[in-house]
Amino acid sequence: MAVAGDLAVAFTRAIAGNSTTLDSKNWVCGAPLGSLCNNGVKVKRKASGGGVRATLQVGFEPKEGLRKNVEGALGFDVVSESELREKGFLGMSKTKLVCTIGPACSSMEDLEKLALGGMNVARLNMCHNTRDWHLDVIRKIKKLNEEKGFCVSVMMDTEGSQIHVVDHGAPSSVKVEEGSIWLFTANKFEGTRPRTVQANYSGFSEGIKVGDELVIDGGMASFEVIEKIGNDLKCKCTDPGLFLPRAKFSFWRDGRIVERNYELPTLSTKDWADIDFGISEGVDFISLSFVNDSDAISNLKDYISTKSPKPIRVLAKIECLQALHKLEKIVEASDGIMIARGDLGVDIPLEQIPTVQEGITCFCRQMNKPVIVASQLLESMVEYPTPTRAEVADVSEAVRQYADALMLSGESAIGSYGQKALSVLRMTSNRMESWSREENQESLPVQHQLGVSLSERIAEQICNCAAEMADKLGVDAIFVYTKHGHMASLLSRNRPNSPIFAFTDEESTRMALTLQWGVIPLSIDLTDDMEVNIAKSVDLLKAKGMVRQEDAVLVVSDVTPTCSASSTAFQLIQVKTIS
Ligand SMILES: Nc1ncnc2c1ncn2[C@@H]1O[C@H](COP(=O)(O)OP(=O)(O)O)[C@@H](O)[C@H]1O
Ligand SMILES: C=C(OP(=O)(O)O)C(=O)O
Ligand SMILES: [K+]
Ligand SMILES: [Mg+2]
Repeated sequence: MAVAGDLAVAFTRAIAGNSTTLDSKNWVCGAPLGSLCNNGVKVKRKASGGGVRATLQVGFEPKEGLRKNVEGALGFDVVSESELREKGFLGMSKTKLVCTIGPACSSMEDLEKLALGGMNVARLNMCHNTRDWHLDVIRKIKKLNEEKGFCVSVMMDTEGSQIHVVDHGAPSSVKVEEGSIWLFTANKFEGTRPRTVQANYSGFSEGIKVGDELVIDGGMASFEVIEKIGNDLKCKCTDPGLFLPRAKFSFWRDGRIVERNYELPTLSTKDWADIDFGISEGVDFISLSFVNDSDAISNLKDYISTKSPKPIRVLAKIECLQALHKLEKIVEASDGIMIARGDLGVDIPLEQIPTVQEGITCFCRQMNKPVIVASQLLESMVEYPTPTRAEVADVSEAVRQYADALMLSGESAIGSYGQKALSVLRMTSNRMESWSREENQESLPVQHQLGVSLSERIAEQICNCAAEMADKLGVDAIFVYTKHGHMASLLSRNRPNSPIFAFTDEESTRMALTLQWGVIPLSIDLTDDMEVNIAKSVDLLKAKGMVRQEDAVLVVSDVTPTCSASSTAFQLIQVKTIS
């Protein structure tokens, strides 16, 4: 999303810092953000010594009386608010958490517990359950947001046309013995037949030859194709294991996957009906399963822009080989990415998942698109009340890679320990966030240039410099005033140390920002006068006891040009002391 002619303006503002070296009411013109940073300007605050970072622990005294007066004027979600009170600015969580909602967590009480536990996005997987069931969950989440002050967005995940599914007919897993002979068929039959599995698509064996390898669920069991009978495949088990219901499969030849182009649309008739349902219920995100090129994304975005009264962000799930081939175009076309490691691990060798994950995560950040790392993060917690050490390491690694969000699937949808799994995600990510912060103290990444037009490039540079400046000054928070969330995401992309408070008067922007690393979306009425906006938000936060006089915040805006749009050659930094 471009900043559409808005002249981006950056201000830095130290709120009544006694020993600040920055002058009050000092406007610096001529794009000096970088030079100011390079001169090592530091805001020295509080007498604890040990440098800026050491002085940033802020404790809050809740001011209940004042809070009540301003409630409603500032949409600050209850979870971020209490986190700020408890842990201070630097202790606020950065990595966002997505929970798949299923039968184990769909009651009002359980949803509320997940929201309190830090769920930022509730995911509804349309592969399962009825539309009415999903409707009930969406309404419960909206009710919780409205009545209890949460800010949980809703993501609808399409079923998609997945052909890699076979069924052995039994409700639970079936053992596959070494050397046993199995028949894979697309013919439909009732009940179960010994050692016979049904493929859900008649063309499943097209292009497959005798000698090819058939791998179940990325390695649950393997077979060699020994005979082709019409469309059916007779296979001999070469690697014994388990067959789960609705197992996925892939074919391999000479150590590589056999790539086939199935003539199946990314969006089926059922998916379109689900999308209409999602639009009418006002979901915030739609994630598309089995995307194989960017057209499906563009088509859906066009459809949404004509059919939906509000913007809905479209995410592409990367879960097949074709998506990896067209990654650049897909990322460019979409509003965000989910690395759906479950199905991806059926299409590529498992040992490639970690590097592919890191590559996609890094690329998404370059392209300024939020990225979710999904599937099996804490899989053992579907059954057990504690994660494996390896799972904790996997979560930590995704956080270290600076993914925007982590996702729970079965852990929350059907697991017995969903809330606990969420708290493991929260604690593990918080730990890695503070560790990375210390590790990266002086090194900010060089950002890949995104924008083409001058105004886009200015917005980008302002955000890069503002983030650098915020880190070097050791400010408590970054405030950004944003219509569509663009400047907020450009700031987030730099992964600054301080939380990014994104003030917006667009509800859809607020709900979309729930997925962006380090961004705390707040709703507030914005005016054309930035001074008014800043004063109002600071007053509201002060009244809530959320900012104090000594706190320093850096302010960035894409709302209103403070100087004329023609004078794009300079920006403003406002360094100001508020009494
Ligand atoms: N809305 C739902 N209703 C019933 N079960 C669900 C629902 N959503 C998810 N599940 C269950 O949780 C499991 C994990 O969810 P998810 O990872 O989204 O799906 P899948 O396993 O199909 O990829 C599913 O296999 C399914 O058993
Ligand atoms: C998240 C995934 O997709 P789904 O759960 O819809 O299969 C996945 O495959 O990892
Ligand atoms: K799905
Ligand atoms: Mg999948």
